[in-house]
Amino acid sequence: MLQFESFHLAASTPNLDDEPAARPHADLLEFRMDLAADPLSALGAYDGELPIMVTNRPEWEGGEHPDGPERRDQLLDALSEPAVAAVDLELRALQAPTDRTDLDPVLDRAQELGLPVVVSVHDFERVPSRSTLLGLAQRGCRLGSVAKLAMTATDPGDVLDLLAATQDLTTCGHTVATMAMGAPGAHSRAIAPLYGSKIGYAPIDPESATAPGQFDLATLDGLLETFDVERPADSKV
Ligand SMILES: O=C1C[C@@](O)(C(=O)O)C[C@@H](O)[C@@H]1O
Repeated sequence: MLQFESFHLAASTPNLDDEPAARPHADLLEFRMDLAADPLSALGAYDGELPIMVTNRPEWEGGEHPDGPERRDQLLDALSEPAVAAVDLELRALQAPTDRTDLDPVLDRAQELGLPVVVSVHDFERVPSRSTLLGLAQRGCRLGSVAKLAMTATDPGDVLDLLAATQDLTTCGHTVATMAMGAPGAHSRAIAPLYGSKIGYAPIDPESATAPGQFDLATLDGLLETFDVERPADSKV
């Protein structure tokens, strides 16, 4: 079972055939179902070794899936696949207003199955204040196992509040994943784990980035090693 006690590097991809290329560097795959042509067939045919976290990002949170019950039902079906070991759900899709498809049934099913739920929040314009970050992450942690804050830095200084919030939340016992999107925040992807962030994301091929400012997988893996970030494989030895 995936437990995010140490940092995990996710290879973010819409193509599960990428698994052999990801395996030397990644601890799991983030399968971006919203970017895949036939995600449920791909999951059914998967025979890779890395565990899969499923994400079916809606258009209103920077993804490509239109909102609606199909997005929820695809996630519910995905949870039945044996390789699926975690799911990412947007905070704004939980306890959602009536004009948005509510993903509470997916949260409930994941919890019945004992699967970790990453509750994510994205801001494509800014890094909000430290108190806002703390509030968002605390709500995420109340609902799921990991609160993810993917915020946008327009200046390297923006990263400071994100790192401070990461450290405060971790010290209080919360499990968080944090990263600053955009080129000015790219360094956060390598150093946020030093402040407690438990998940990072990288595309195998830099051409297929799933967010602005991502390093490719091999590069981020190398940086994490340089900074001696503890990874799940280290604890298996
Ligand atoms: O939410 C996240 C984080 C992310 O946006 C990033 O900035 O690395 C990449 C996405 O694929 C993932 O679902």
